[in-house]
Amino acid sequence: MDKKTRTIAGRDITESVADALQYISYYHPPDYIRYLSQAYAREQSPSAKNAIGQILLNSRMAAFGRRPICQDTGLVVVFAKVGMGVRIKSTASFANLVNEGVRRAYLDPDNPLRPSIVSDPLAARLNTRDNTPAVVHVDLVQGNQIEITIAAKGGGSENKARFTTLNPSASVADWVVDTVSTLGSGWCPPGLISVGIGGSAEKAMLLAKEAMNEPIDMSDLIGRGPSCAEEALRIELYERINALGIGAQGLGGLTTVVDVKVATYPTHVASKPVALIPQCAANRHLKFILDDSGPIRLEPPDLSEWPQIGHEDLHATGVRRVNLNAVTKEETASWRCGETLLLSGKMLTGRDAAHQRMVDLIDAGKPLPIDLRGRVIYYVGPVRSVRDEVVGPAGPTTSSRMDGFTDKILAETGLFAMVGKAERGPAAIESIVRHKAPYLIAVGGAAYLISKSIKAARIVAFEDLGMEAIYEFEVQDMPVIMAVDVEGNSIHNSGPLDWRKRMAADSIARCIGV
Ligand SMILES: O=C(O)C[C@H](O)C(=O)O
Repeated sequence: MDKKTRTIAGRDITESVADALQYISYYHPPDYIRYLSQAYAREQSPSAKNAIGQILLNSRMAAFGRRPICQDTGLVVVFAKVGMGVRIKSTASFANLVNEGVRRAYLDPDNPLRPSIVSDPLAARLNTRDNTPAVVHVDLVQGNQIEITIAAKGGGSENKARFTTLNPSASVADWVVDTVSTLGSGWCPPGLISVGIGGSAEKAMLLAKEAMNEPIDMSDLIGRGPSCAEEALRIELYERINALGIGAQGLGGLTTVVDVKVATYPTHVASKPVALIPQCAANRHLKFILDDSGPIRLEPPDLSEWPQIGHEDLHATGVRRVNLNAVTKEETASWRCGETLLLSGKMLTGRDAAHQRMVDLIDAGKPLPIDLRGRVIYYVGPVRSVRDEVVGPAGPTTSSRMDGFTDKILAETGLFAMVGKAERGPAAIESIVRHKAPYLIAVGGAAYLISKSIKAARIVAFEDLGMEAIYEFEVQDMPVIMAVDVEGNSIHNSGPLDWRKRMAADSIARCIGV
């Protein structure tokens, strides 16, 4: 091994971080695309197949357009293994070298990414506007190079991270499967579940977070068979989680995870800490090595690996076209759970901060700056537009965060319908029934594709909220699926249940040779 001390310029770290973040914003890792394409070919649930198809088409469009896969361009997480034979030439701290790279990547004029970080999580929650700071973990290791794993982790999947300390004799597999069954689909499956076991509370979390960036290799593992307890657990979890029938976007289907990662570390005799972190369909990460030869040079992936799915493959039959400019309460009440709709016309947008403000205004007896009567609202925070774009990537955000505001908004404003991502909670479903205002979903992970159905966009309220401002979009054939109809039927309840039963029946049929 080459033992000489190496000097690595701080600017090479910054430049490499910036380049890597730009790269992963529009190129999915090829291994994920390979596994997702197999899932697409295998999927039998029409809605889940459609959702996977949208994610794959979106990925291809993002790669060619060099624009973000998802409007949530993530929280930057870095795992750096710094060789003890490395001297970093800089007066800045390692974290600040990384943060400067983050700043450059997110403010890149050719492909601006969405700044999603707020400086004070507790009170003001002001956007830092350049997506800094990153979360940086540094390990000092043997050697004379720096290995950096960088990820841009979406908020929806991060929100579903869970932790427990089990009794030493308790089953990790049972806890993980039970927990995944309660997560809903705000984490945007199909993705990965990563599990860290052992160490201390924070170590288990770090194990899970780091392991999710390892290459996807589940079919190889199943093919060669497990060689240790961790590998056996990976296979068990992969099979049991997919048997839950959650499916793409929680619509019910065969593939919920394309892989499961497990990492372990020695722990206290009395403890079994277990961390679970999901990785969403915007599975963005990259590992690179710096020596003293300058910043990284990244080659585009071989895009011929991306399947050629077209729009015509996605909405071949059975879609209902809706003119939002003339929609009536009778019409929205006739939409049925599971139907695919193509929306055209004007819709408003609004997510967390806008909902908070609207409800504060209602509570204070003040008028809203926009009239929601008879309108449809889309829960979205888009990426800034560039060049001839009307709007940047604009996929849905997790709707359950709006549940607490829903009843008041529906009762006080006369809103007709909502579009978002993933399931609604029981109280929101009750409000939907009471106010006869259905809920639709767009596909999380299809943000660039969705943005192409937006033909005009203008801010109509709360401009100071940046990407959380209220826009009016003019859409044409925006694809959505009816998720909760006015009778309270929810596809996120019925879909997974139905597919869980079908899969169980199928495996029983296989066992008895039918
Ligand atoms: O912030 C967003 O745009 C989406 C978020 O990642 C979510 O999945 O809810």
